Amino acid sequence: MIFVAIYTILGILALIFAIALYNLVFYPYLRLKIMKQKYGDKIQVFFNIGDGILKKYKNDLEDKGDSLAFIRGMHQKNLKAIGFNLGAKVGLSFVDPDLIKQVHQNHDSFHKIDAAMAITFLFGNSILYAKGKDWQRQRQFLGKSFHFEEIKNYLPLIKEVCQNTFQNVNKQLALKEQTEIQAVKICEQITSEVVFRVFFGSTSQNLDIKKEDGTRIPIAHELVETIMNSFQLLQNDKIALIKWLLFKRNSTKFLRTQGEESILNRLITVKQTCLQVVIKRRDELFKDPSQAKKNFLDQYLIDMIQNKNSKVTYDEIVDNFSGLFFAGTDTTGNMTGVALYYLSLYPEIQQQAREEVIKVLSQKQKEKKTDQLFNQLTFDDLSNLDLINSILKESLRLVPPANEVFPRIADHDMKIGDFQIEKGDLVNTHFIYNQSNPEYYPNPDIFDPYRWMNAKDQQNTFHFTPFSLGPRNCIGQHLAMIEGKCMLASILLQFEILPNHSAKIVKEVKVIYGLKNDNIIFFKKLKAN
Ligand code: HEM
Repeated sequence: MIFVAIYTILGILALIFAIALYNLVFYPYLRLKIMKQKYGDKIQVFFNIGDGILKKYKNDLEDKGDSLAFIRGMHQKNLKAIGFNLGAKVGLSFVDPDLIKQVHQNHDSFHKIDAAMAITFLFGNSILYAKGKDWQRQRQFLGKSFHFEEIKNYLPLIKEVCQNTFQNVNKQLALKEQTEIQAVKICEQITSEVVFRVFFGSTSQNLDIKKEDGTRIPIAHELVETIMNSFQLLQNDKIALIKWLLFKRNSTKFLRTQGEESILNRLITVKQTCLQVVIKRRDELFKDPSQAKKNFLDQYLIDMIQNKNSKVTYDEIVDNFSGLFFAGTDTTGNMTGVALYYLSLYPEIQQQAREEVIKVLSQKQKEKKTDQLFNQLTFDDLSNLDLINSILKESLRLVPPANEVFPRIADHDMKIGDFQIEKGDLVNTHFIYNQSNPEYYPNPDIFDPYRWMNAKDQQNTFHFTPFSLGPRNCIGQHLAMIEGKCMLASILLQFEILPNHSAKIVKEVKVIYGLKNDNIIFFKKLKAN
């Protein structure tokens, strides 16, 4: 009897082992091998048990200081796609511009993968994860607030946030000649406050939450921390990782580990705190809708109150706040932080950019002092900052914060070009491949903003896609560029940007792609003119 039990248990274990072996090793290995045989030099494949292509990222980060070094060095005449695995899933990441276009035109044939707990918990009802008619409705609604004409109204707010943030740097510079700056962090302080105020109409300092240890922190900080901690949990808590691999967004619904429990509680607190603000404002606007202002929250609530067919829900409002905060803060902060890093390395370009800002702004009032010019910056001035615009574009080309789109899962079998995709396969598109292709960008590793000014109409829009493309391209791209230009203009008018030669430059894919070490520059007060 006892032998029967032992053999049964061994049999079950062997079966589980065989299924795991098939799914994690044989299936992805064979699919990728067949792909290589079928598509030849049109594809490069990367197989690794478990981590899959992420292992390549890790190796390149350790060996070359850049998670994506292998993609920068991969260019071959016929290459159209990268085949890879991620655990048991097999995927195709397209690099050919025409195939990239096809994927984005067929956006409704895919759904986005469930990422770490915080992502799906916080953004599940937002535009980022919406599909089909729900996405169309949300895009149309948010599209009104992101329209160029609407965004113009946020310029005074962006300028004010820039000035307040750099006031602290000026205080430090009153005591010493130069000060070390965390380039990305200082820009993120600005971009996070801007998204917060654009959405809620009030400063993030007014909205804080109580942590487990009794301290209070601004909700914006807690949002960023929980997202980071949620990714770290998957690296450090093996049980949470296995549950997530098997059950994705349902994995936290049962047998929670301590780490999962703690992050989940924090996420619930963040959402509840936002919801309380939304409900309070709804009550105010319900009494007097004429009080509505031009921020996103009021636009949502007015639709709920005045449009009897409104489909807006409270979950949608709260999740879109977190979604826009996530999509708009680190990305724009990194773009501008990277631009500051390159400006520190190229003092001549820095000086030309400064002269451009001074020229454009002093056309109106010649006698103003340089450090006061920023107050006069208008929306029309921004479109005359040609070199500043090119500096931001060149930074996005070299270090695109979104180096690829969020991976999608195919909803049905389909063909993209010659490539057969099966239902359930992963699909995404890699931007950095084309943006570092010497065929389109001679000397691709060199920071050369003038390439954008000299070759106005030569750029194929599918070779430069930091904001993605097609119907699901970045809805916040104009806001991002306005913020970037304002930050650079403000900095160039006040400070000299110097390189920190002792800082190690490492480019890492974390939640986004960017500079790992941030203490990369110094600011020195510009001599008053
Ligand atoms: C330099 C800054 C930025 C970059 C590089 C960037 C890049 C991108 C990319 C590549 C996508 C497509 C993602 C995908 O399909 O998987 C995207 C989508 C999106 N971005 Fe941005 N973004 C930036 C700034 C912003 C800002 C400031 C906001 C808003 C405050 C924003 C809001 C969004 C939203 C809501 C989507 C989803 C659109 C949809 O699915 O219809 N982004 N962004």
